[in-house]
Amino acid sequence: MSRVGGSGAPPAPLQDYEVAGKVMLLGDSGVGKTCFLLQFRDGAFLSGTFIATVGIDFRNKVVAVDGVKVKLQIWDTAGQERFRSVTHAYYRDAQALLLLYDITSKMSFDNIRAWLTEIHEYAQKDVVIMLLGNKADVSSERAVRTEDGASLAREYGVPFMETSAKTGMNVELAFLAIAKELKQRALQPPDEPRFQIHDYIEAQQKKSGCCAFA
Ligand SMILES: Nc1nc2c(ncn2[C@@H]2O[C@H](COP(=O)(O)OP(=O)(O)OP(=O)(O)O)[C@@H](O)[C@H]2O)c(=O)[nH]1
Repeated sequence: MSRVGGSGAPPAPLQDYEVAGKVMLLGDSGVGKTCFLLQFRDGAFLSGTFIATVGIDFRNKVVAVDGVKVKLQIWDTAGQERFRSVTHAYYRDAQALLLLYDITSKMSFDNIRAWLTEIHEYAQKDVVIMLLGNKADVSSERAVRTEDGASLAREYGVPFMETSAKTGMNVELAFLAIAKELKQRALQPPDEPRFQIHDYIEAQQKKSGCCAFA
């Protein structure tokens, strides 16, 4: 995460943001990472043929958080095992990790513990992690109970939400919560109360009439 400019620094006309941070999307192949990113960036869902990501790719999006522009550089990683060594190299620079499983795939949920072990091995100690149960729109094929997602998240002390890259459910909220956390880390004076990502997600979900599991 970086703060752009600073007191006395000349304005940077090409950088239309004040805070920047790297966010990585992680999780098994097919859980919906690419769709999640495209839903956030373009508000679109590409249904149909599944084309697995090869290696790693990134997109930028600037979001306004309480009047501050935060640039999220979002890295979409390949979930397939054979690309893992490529993605490990990118963990160290990431300030935030969105870890996805597919609520219709028990295996993708069971693999979350292995993902968290990998994260603890390769990522920065203070990285922000969020657990997301994606494809919540396919409730007829649900294989992972919401309570089980929430309970795993509690065990690891990370915030949790169910999402849908198809309908857009909680997609923006996930990135906005990350942007708020990055903004507070970069700009907030130490004597002010800290932004609490768990509380924020819980409050937003209550507001929208949805489930709060943070
Ligand atoms: N119903 C539904 N389908 C989804 C959702 N998100 C993704 N999909 C579908 O799931 C399949 C895989 O989505 P991707 O976004 O390519 O998965 P990925 O995690 O990026 O996969 P890798 O690139 O191999 O790591 C595609 O057929 C998508 O259309 C969702 O929220 N709901």
